[in-house]
Amino acid sequence: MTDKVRIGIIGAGAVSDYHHVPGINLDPRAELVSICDPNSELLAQRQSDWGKTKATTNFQEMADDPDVDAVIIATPNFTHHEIALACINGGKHVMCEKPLGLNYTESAEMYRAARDANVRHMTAFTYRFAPSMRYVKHLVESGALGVPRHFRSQRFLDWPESSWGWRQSKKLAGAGDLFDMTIHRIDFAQDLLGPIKSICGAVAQFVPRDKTAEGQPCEPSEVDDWSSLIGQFENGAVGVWEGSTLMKGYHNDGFGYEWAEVNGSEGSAAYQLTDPNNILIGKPGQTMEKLPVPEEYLVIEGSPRDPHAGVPSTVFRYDLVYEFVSAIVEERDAIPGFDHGASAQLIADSVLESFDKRTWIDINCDL
Ligand SMILES: NC(=O)C1=CN([C@@H]2O[C@H](COP(=O)(O)OP(=O)(O)OC[C@H]3O[C@@H](n4cnc5c(N)ncnc54)[C@H](OP(=O)(O)O)[C@@H]3O)[C@@H](O)[C@H]2O)C=CC1
Ligand SMILES: O=C1CO[C@H](CO)[C@@H](O)[C@@H]1O
Repeated sequence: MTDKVRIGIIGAGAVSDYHHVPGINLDPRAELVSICDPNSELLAQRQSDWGKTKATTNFQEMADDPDVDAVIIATPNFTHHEIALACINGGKHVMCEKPLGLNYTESAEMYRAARDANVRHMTAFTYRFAPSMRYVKHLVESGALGVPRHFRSQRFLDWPESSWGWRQSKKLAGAGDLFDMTIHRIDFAQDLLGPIKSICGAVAQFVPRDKTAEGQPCEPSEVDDWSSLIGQFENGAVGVWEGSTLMKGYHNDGFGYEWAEVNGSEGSAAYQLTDPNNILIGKPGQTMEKLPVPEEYLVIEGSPRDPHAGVPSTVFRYDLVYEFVSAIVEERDAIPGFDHGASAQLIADSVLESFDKRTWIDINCDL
């Protein structure tokens, strides 16, 4: 490795532009050196937007490239497994978007391959990096909320009813809202309260989504528009999760409405995506009070990001790259790793199994 971590991006679409490239640009230890996408026109556009780099339409070329130290996989879900294994085989450190695979079997294989090859691995569970989420975690761990009893997550967006592209194909996406949105919330719930031991889930499809945004007919959706679960954590707490992108009136500049809370024996704490630099705290017998998140929780340790610059609901996402690069430079595990991605995936898979069988499912994560 040279003095900079040389990063390649595979999948030059929306999330690379929104999260990962700004994250790389902010980190003086990192450099974007190569990009990969099947669409040559997009590659040319990105080279003009992101700066001159190598470019390829074949991920294997990047996996084999000795001038790339680490890759970020930001492609449609069905490609994550194959691309990650190729990059791990090529000795690259890998950050991969969520859901890690199309199912737990794929995700567990990705984790074991990365672990055995001794490369750094990270799942891009973005919302762990929100300042108020990080502060809720501190409050739980410090005992300030007492014994945690209850977790609740609600993620509502008001997005169009038109086609969701690859996201509405079972083969390409695995599932709908469940794998796209709720899986993040399964992850941060486990980060806050520890492993989930049993769940009962349900999903629903509200609309056919058989027209593109431009009004052209297309294949109808095969996936859920709403996903939900209730669960029991190993520590005795219980949880309830619900999400959908078709909740009218929850547009809020595209950020929707996100609320997650932990209720303990001594207090409650709530995170909101639309106000991530503040937190709601409740003490027994009192009304929830809004307080600023303390300065030291606004960015992850060492991050050069100015915590007061930019749109708060957006900019914390840049800290993902900082964590990935820190793990590489410091030769330690990145958090969240592929193990966290696989564990969340097992629970998401179990939601579908639970709904199919109309039963509770016990979780046995055998990584
Ligand atoms: N962590 C987070 O908060 C977020 C995570 N995501 C996740 O990121 C991933 C990508 O989502 P998003 O950016 O919205 O999707 P996009 O469709 O906008 O971008 C994906 C890009 O990957 C390209 N691609 C497809 N197959 C390959 C391949 N084999 N090799 C290289 N590139 C390929 C696509 O090309 P083409 O269109 O030609 O197929 C497209 O340009 C998903 O897994 C999604 O769940 C997304 C948003 C936020
Ligand atoms: O959190 C997220 C924001 O929206 C994206 C598009 O649906 C998701 O894929 C992503 O996980």
